[in-house]
Amino acid sequence: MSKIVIVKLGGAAITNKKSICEFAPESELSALLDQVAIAYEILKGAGHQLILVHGAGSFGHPQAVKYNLKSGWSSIRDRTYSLKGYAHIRSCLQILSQRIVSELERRDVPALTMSPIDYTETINCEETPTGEFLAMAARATRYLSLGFVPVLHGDAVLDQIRGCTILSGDIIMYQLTRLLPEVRRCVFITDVCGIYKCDPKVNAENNELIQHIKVGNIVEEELTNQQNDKMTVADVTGGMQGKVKWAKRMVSHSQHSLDAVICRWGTDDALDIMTLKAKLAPNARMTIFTKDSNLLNR
Ligand SMILES: Nc1ncnc2c1ncn2[C@@H]1O[C@H](COP(=O)(O)OP(=O)(O)OP(=O)(O)O)[C@@H](O)[C@H]1O
Ligand SMILES: C=C(C)CCOP(=O)(O)O
Repeated sequence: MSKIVIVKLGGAAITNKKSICEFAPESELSALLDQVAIAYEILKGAGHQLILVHGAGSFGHPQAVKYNLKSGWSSIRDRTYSLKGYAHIRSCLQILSQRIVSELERRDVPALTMSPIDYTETINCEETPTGEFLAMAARATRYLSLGFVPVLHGDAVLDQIRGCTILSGDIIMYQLTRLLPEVRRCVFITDVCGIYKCDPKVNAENNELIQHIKVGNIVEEELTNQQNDKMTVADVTGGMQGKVKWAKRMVSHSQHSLDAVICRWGTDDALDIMTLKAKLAPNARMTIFTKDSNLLNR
């Protein structure tokens, strides 16, 4: 049976989140996209399909903070600043998205951009009912049926309550899992191997990678306290804490056997996980979310 894998290319992997509108170093971006191209070929060869979502990184988060775009403009009398900011962030996001799809196209991946702003108008950001994402899911399905790889991204979208808001790629992944039953794995590629007891960039010692999160345990709350004090870069969508929340939701709400994995760009483990490899290396380094105690096939 054909399965769909959704891979999110995190903003921390494709951009320099400490800067503004700066891509990750050429060699790193290249290594990541080479791997995505290989994953696409392997999945296609096995009769499976790939959807890509990318984060905004330094092409979205600092701009959203500067122009206060997550809470929108509904309560603001003079919208001039918000409109300027909204137009600016959309233009930055298009630069990022264009670079990603053109790099993929150069690697023979038939990638087609789908900007969420064109398919949905949210209703109070993350509270938006799943039905509002039907047009987006239908278009992604159509592209898949023709053999394309849809490339969505975290976006600045219009919102019926706030005027506009910021919709994370993590939420887009979640909504696609609700609407496309063939999705069996969601992979978050970022710049760390997974979830640690605390941010590995802040505390490298006495830190531990959490290899398995059985959905329903309390790791999310433990992480919340640790991260909020120490956010080192602009992130309006909750950073790693947000990712944990949406990964847990997609796994626990799924009617099928869906798992979610957070792993680091460029590693062999990332390629194995993106390609649904049946047996992972015993020393694989990643965080896996599953509904039961079974830690994939290790
Ligand atoms: N407990 C933690 N474990 C692992 N990483 C953490 C933790 N707390 C904070 N982080 C930070 O989270 C970052 C990854 O989250 P981030 O939201 O930036 O991911 P992303 O998906 O790549 O980015 P974006 O949201 O822009 O798409 C890492 O760079 C790491 O420094
Ligand atoms: C900041 C913007 C515009 C989108 C955020 O998406 P994310 O980086 O996937 O969380």
